[in-house]
Amino acid sequence: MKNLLNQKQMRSADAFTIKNKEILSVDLMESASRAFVKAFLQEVPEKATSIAILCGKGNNGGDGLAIARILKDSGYSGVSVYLVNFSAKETEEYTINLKRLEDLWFPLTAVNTAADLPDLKEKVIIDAILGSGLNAVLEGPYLQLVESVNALNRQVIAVDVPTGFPAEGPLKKEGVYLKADLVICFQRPKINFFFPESVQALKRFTVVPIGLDEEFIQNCDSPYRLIEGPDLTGLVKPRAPFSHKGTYGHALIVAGQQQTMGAALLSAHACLHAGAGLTTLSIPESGLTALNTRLPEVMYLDRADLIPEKTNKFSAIAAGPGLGTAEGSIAILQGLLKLKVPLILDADALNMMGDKPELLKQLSSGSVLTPHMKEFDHLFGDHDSWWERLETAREKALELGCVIVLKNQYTFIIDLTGKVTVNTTGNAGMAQGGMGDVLTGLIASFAAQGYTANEAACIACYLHGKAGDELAETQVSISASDLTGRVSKTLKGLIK
Ligand SMILES: NC(=O)C1=CN([C@@H]2O[C@H](COP(=O)(O)OP(=O)(O)OC[C@H]3O[C@@H](n4cnc5c(N)ncnc54)[C@H](OP(=O)(O)O)[C@@H]3O)[C@@H](O)[C@H]2O)[C@@H](O)CC1
Ligand SMILES: [K+]
Repeated sequence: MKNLLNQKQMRSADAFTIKNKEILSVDLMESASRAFVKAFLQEVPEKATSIAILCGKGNNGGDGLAIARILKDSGYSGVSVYLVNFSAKETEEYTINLKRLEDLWFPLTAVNTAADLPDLKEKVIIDAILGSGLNAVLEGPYLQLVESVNALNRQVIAVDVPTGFPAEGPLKKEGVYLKADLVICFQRPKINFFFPESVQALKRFTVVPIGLDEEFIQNCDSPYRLIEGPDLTGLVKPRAPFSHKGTYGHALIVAGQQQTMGAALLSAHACLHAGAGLTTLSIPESGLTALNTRLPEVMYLDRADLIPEKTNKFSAIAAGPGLGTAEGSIAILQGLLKLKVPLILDADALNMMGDKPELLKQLSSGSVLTPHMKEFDHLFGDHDSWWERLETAREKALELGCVIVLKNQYTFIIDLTGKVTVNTTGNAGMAQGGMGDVLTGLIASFAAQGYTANEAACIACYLHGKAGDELAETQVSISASDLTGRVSKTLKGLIK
């Protein structure tokens, strides 16, 4: 998994690379700027496009100056450079790159106050004003400049990070950032890119390698990492010769009410397709006809049989989808907690715990909670920012000894030690009811097959999104049933 670093660690990686690879800082800047231009070429292939590069006086601005030169060398004919001279000091790498441009007689426009910015006519704006060196919210001329650039509504491509956007830490509601269509980011994405508040600053990002020492980065002590397909290859086991249904575990899913039987069926269907040897569903008796008709492979357990003697054969137990929150459902949840086995809890099971927080204390270690934002705040209190929400999730995972799957466009899987794995698979086509029920079924399936709670959650989240991404190649929207129909094929692609 790729470690995600904070900016202090990123600066150490920069210093380590310069020292150990015997590369000059200005050459690292050149490498970063070349990597930027390579990605920029994909976005803006038309060489006659007019481009304005706004450069601050730090290394982000230094990148901007190097980018101007490299773009010109690459055949771009309409590049203009604006020197944003709001700070007194400039970095050495900036000075060197400025000199290189001056030597080429490159036309440069000085912007000494925000009012100096000419009426920009260029089609594309490259934002190299401030990067990861940001140390406070924008104010004064920087704020004025950013607001006037935002008002232009041009295509903006930011170098490393949009001006004013902090790479990590709580994002303040009142924060003003330069709004970028795309951020071409160096070596690793910033942690704040994964929070929903980032839409105020960027529509999307792409990461380019710039030659920083990967071994150093991977050895940094960071609580955040990214999960990628190759991480699962080797972890997901192939079906073994001479294996039988007993080899792949027995999952129990406790879900559904008369009006919400679909949630239970979707969950069990997903559990089946992700390879559990046996799947049993505990639903109200009124759902039996639906179960037998829709899912003949899935077995049934009466709600009255949710007792130790009848449940000790299950290798994983999930509860919540469509379960309701009425008295009867609370009794079911309390009964499950008394079994003293790890549980996978979603939806109404989480809502009931939010209503009765004392139940959280009864959770067995190794349980998995899969809240979306509202469910999370109902459980653990309101949060002003996603950064703070994730910090709470890390504390609670540690305190409760459970895995928390905090669901959003990018899902955060927090393990028992408080480490965060970010999943990036998935797409807007999957924004349909039933998706959460499917995810619960997938986690239950992998837990039943013997993966640890954290492994089960990571495999399930990645697979869920990846199957959706594959379907999105030919579909606009993806139903929960479509997704379930795909997971086994996607899973095959993850096995060595
Ligand atoms: N290893 C890597 O990742 C590599 C990174 N590289 C590049 O370096 C960039 C980081 O460069 P950087 O450290 O020089 O900082 P940068 O963002 O240019 O700004 C610093 C200036 O801004 C000022 N300033 C700060 N906040 C402010 C505010 N709120 N309002 C007003 N002013 C503010 C601050 O002034 P000060 O407060 O210190 O007086 C200082 O003058 C990074 O994003 C990437 O593009 C690559 O070249 C190669 C490898
Ligand atoms: K920038």
